[in-house]
Amino acid sequence: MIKISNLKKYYGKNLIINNVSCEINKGEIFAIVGHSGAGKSTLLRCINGLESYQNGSLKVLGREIKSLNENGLRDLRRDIGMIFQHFALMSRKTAFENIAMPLRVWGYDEKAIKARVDELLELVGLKDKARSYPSQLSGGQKQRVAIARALALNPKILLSDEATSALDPNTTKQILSLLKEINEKLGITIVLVTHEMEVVKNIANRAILLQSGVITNFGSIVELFLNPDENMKNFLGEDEILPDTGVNIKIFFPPNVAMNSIITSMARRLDIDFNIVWGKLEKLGGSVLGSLVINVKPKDELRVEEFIKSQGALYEILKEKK
Ligand SMILES: Nc1ncnc2c1ncn2[C@@H]1O[C@H](COP(=O)(O)OP(=O)(O)OP(=O)(O)O)[C@@H](O)[C@H]1O
Repeated sequence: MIKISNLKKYYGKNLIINNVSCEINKGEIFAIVGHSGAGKSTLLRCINGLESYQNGSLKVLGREIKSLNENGLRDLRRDIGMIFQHFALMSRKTAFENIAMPLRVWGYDEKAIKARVDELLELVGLKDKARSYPSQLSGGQKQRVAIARALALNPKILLSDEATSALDPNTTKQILSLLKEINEKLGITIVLVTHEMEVVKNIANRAILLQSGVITNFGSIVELFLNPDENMKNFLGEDEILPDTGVNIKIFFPPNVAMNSIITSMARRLDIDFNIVWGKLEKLGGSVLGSLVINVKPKDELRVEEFIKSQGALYEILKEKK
């Protein structure tokens, strides 16, 4: 659906996107994460042709963005809807008229416009707000109008640039479940830029971590979060406080492995004492996964490792950061 190979983008002399390659598949929710200034929005704007690039290739629906002329870009953008952090609605137009805008630009007749906008208002749960102006809507409702507008022309791809960053946690959840519903119901591929980890964990299937324009991490959400490498840990700001005696073992529990039964049967079967340092449950891409750090005596380390392996769980020996 989107194929990016060795992409380089400069602003003046500054290299903003540095040799980025990745492929985004049809129907997936793909996240681009990273700190402010990492180049996330720039990459997103390259995908819909709002920005050009100097080297490499960026193909969307089989079309090389750089080689498209005005008409080519116009056609491409029909297939790509976009939503933004601050909604970008027209303040003098009602919700209905905001959603109708792309349809008017493409010359649909009044009857078709009315039918499509009504359908979209229903989809985003705003049937009763058709005549409201943006100033009369809450942040979540404004984003719903923006989502409906982005979907007006039945795009194949929806780009989301920090669409929930201006919303409170509850509203964020509602907008995320709407995006998930749209992805599942309509089969639209969603590419979202965010710095909010909850967003990624909740709805994305795969993600890249961008740091200074370079992809440092790439993979499924479970791979990235369950067993994070140093880059990912730094990004997540996870500083683990660990006991400085004994051996600290972090155990990862994939969805099909029950955390409680492993821990209790380990204590029983190996007849050892150990301490639980910390543990957490995470909802990743719809599954609940757990990680637990235990502290064992050095003499028990090998037996514990053998036991964890035999149970089909993954583990890592943690070292205290100096
Ligand atoms: N039009 C522009 N001209 C020159 N430099 C730019 C332009 N737009 C962005 N940049 C620079 O490119 C870098 C990446 O910006 P970008 O907005 O893509 O980052 P980001 O990861 O999306 O961060 P944020 O979440 O803060 O928007 C930044 O250093 C920024 O200053």
